[in-house]
Amino acid sequence: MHTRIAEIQSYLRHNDHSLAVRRILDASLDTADGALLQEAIRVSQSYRQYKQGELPASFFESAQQLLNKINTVTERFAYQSTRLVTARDISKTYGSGNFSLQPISIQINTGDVLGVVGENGNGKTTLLRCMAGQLALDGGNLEFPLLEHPDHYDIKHHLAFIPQRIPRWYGLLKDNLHFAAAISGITGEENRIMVDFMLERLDLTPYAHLTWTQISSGYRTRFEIARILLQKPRLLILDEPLANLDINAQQSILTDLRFMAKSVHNPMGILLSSQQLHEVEKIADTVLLIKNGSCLFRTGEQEKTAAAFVIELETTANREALLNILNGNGELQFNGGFYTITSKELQAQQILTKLVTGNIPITYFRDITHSTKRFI
Ligand SMILES: Nc1ncnc2c1ncn2[C@@H]1O[C@H](COP(=O)(O)OP(=O)(O)OP(=O)(O)O)[C@@H](O)[C@H]1O
Repeated sequence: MHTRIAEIQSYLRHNDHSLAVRRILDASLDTADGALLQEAIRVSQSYRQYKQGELPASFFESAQQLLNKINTVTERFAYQSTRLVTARDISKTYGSGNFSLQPISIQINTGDVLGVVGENGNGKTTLLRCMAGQLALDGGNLEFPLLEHPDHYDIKHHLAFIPQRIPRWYGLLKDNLHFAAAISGITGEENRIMVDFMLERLDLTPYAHLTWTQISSGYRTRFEIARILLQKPRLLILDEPLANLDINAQQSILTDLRFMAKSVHNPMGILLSSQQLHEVEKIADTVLLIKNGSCLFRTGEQEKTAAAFVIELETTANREALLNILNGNGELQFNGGFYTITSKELQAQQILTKLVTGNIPITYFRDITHSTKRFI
């Protein structure tokens, strides 16, 4: 059994049904077999139908049958990561002179997810718009090694930018997807199947016959992702895609984006900005922290590895109790919400053990030693 299929079977066994169905859709798309894709769409539709109640045995049978079929063509799952874009020391100062993006270098390959995090007004959108070719650079350059003649048209054709505010569309959601697919050359039966696939994949089927004004901003973001994916971009840039989503949707969209980046059907690079450090760090291959227009920290950077172990802690215990536990082996800071413990001697696991054995109630504990959170 191919590892990807075994993984989906494990999701099904452990009742991670939503994730299993999403991954079944992805796997069937990667087989490039229209019949398998339609079967996957039916499995997803039947899952949605029973979402509120108990899933019947027939759902698991059809899912398993489909997985067996997909498993016979798993050689189609192979793909090679290629270099997509290299930005060398790109910089930008706005005409008003009130903000400068300092020279930043970035490389994105197919399959990569690169997250840009930072507080409001620090230059995330400016960096993304420079990468998207929407702002003229003041310094540095962009290279697109995959494109033979990287002129403006070619770059625009292979690159998609989803802004923070989704532009309004007219008519029904579904019709707009049919149209987007058609202008990308997907016609006839394939157009119908691909739109049904996107509706299921992004959980949009119940909203298919609604208009812009009838759906929430979170579902508008999902629509925009579906519309853009039908165009098969090589590089997908999303500015604050999590801004309009609830906490569950944030995590599932991020997980989906990570899977989609590595899809065989359309492997792509993804660059996204967000203020949700933890969520982005969970799924991104690399995270850049932007502060005052400069890249302050990039995950994985050796030279900026923490000189001490750092953890965040939320507890009802008081400062004295915590200092007692640390016994001089760490510093304690309180920001009004949670404590930060910095220790040269104790690793996160050791601090946790001491807290537990000391009967300290813990409502939140996070090791941020290698996180961008250390710098905020
Ligand atoms: N077109 C523009 N002309 C002049 N200044 C601008 C322009 N666009 C943005 N700025 C300024 O550049 C700075 C960085 O803005 P940017 O939108 O890149 O930050 P951000 O990190 O994306 O913020 P947010 O999280 O609030 O979207 C801000 O001070 C902003 O006011």
